[in-house]
Amino acid sequence: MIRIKVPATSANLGVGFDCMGLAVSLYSTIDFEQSSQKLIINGCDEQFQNEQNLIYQAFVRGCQFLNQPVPNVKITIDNHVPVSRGLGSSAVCIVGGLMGANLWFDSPLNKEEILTLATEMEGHSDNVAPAILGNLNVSFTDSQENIQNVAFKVSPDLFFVALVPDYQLSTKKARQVLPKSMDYQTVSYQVGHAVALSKALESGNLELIRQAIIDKMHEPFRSKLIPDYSAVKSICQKDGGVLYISGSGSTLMAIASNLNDAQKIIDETKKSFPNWETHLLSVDTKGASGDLI
Ligand SMILES: Nc1ncnc2c1ncn2[C@@H]1O[C@H](COP(=O)(O)OP(=O)(O)OP(=O)(O)O)[C@@H](O)[C@H]1O
Ligand SMILES: N[C@@H](CCO)C(=O)O
Repeated sequence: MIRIKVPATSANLGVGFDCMGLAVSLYSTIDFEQSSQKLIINGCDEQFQNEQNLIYQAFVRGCQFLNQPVPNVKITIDNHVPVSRGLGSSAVCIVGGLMGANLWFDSPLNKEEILTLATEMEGHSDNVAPAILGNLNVSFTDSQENIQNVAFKVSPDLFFVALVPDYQLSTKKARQVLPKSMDYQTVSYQVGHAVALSKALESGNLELIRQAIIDKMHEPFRSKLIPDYSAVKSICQKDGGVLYISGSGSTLMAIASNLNDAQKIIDETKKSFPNWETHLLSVDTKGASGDLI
């Protein structure tokens, strides 16, 4: 049996819209094994137990890319990444399916090739790059249509807290509210902030993160889709943390510079929103892995 383990990812980090993403220590595993039937899927909502399942679609894409017949397969998902909450559940599916197909046929593809295929499927690389490679990643498509990726190590002095609402927000819906263009002044603002943010995350300078993470490209529009955004931001700021919308939401990610503040943010959020999931996370430094078991 093949087992693929993929980390959750937090894309954008405020000012890095569609190009910056962080792998975090929350994982789903996906098992692939021979089956007598064309397709069996366990471990996900009934609505996803069919050939449209994103893991299976990525598995098929991987087989096709390798010019191999699609085998009969049983897929068993042990999912810990909440769906449509801004923690890269679709990237988990895509990376999991592609890596499953790769390992099924003895791993002819390296991680860079898997990243190219995964980006084609996801449409942007900010979740799939850290899901595959771990750490903080900044990536773009170059003039040859190749993905250029730069990895940054994030300071171990930072604590990440995922505050996961009890409501979904699909990426599709969250992209629909974005404006179609930006003026030069705003672009310049974003570029400066994004470059400064990557350095601040690397050095662990929370006060620089606090300034650099303030986004003008998507958060002002998407915060209106998350009814509790302002309340959670107040909690986080009171407890010394910094808050951003993880991916396209609805998860709000807090960054704290010590465990005490991180724990206070969790406790206060739980008090106001008892039905929310909260996760104290560290940075995943390895990315997705595959094993034959
Ligand atoms: N365990 C799963 N099984 C099957 N399909 C899944 C699973 N998890 C996610 N998906 C697919 O991914 C879609 C969610 O993707 P979407 O981009 O909206 O959210 P996300 O990836 O969780 O968030 P973000 O991209 O903002 O980090 C679901 O509608 C479904 O098609
Ligand atoms: N960069 C993407 C992440 C979600 O897939 C967005 O914000 O729409």
